[in-house]
Amino acid sequence: MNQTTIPDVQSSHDSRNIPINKVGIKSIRHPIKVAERDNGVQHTIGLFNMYVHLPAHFKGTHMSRFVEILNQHEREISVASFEQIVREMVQRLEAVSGYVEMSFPYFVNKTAPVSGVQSLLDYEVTYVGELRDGEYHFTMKVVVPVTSLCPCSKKISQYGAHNQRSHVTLTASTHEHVWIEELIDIAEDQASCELYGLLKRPDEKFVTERAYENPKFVEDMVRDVAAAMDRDERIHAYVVESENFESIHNHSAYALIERDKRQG
Ligand SMILES: Nc1nc2c(ncn2[C@@H]2O[C@H](COP(=O)(O)OP(=O)(O)OP(=O)(O)O)[C@@H](O)[C@H]2O)c(=O)[nH]1
Repeated sequence: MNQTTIPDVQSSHDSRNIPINKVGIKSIRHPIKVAERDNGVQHTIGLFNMYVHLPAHFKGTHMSRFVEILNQHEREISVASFEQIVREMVQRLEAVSGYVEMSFPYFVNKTAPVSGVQSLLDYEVTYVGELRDGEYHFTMKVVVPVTSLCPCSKKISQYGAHNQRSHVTLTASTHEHVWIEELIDIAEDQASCELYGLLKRPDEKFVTERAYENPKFVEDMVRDVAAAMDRDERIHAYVVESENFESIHNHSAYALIERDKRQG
């Protein structure tokens, strides 16, 4: 059977009269390059979800075209080419709207606070690009692991204070470029203490004391991060979450603040 005689079932008519909000491919890995704030470029692996809207009369979408689009970009994926991918996908799939999600581990070289030793720390980053009614919307999400130390525990205890690792998740809708590192800085600046891949003993003393001097409830964390997001005019909407993996419980403390500045 040659290409012209193979039936194209996907393009046939569907009589159920039900449009599909999102259809496409999920969890496909592809090598990518991400631009770093200091002019470097990082090679990493993106996990993609790519969807388009499918009108009621079509039976199926053209799944192979999603993969073709990824492969045509030769790994050059940046915030700018990400938008291009979303636009290209909508056009090639002849759709009215489209959604691309790309998650990847991103590494930042950190310097320990006293010894100055350097080490990489990984962050989970997600880009979401959506094209709706011809308008492009971009959202970036970064999960920033930090230390949180409980102010109540510090106040009431004769010794020590319970502290734990927390995940601060920042989701920012932006209309101007914001570096991944800038969102990471916002979360780390507000935490009891930031994390490092490698610490020597003088650093360990420093981070222990820094967290003790800077206690935060889960509520303090999301409020302080939200206030910093409010001050950044490039961000027009955001969600801030914090999950503290409590060391005195087998459950987490959690808080979320959501704000769309365009709605006051
Ligand atoms: N729509 C749809 N396609 C599927 C499904 N399962 C597998 N396929 C895909 O069907 C694809 C082939 O169909 P198309 O992408 O339409 O391929 P084509 O018709 O040769 O390519 P075009 O001419 O670009 O449309 C393969 O990539 C399969 O992955 C499904 O549940 N729905």
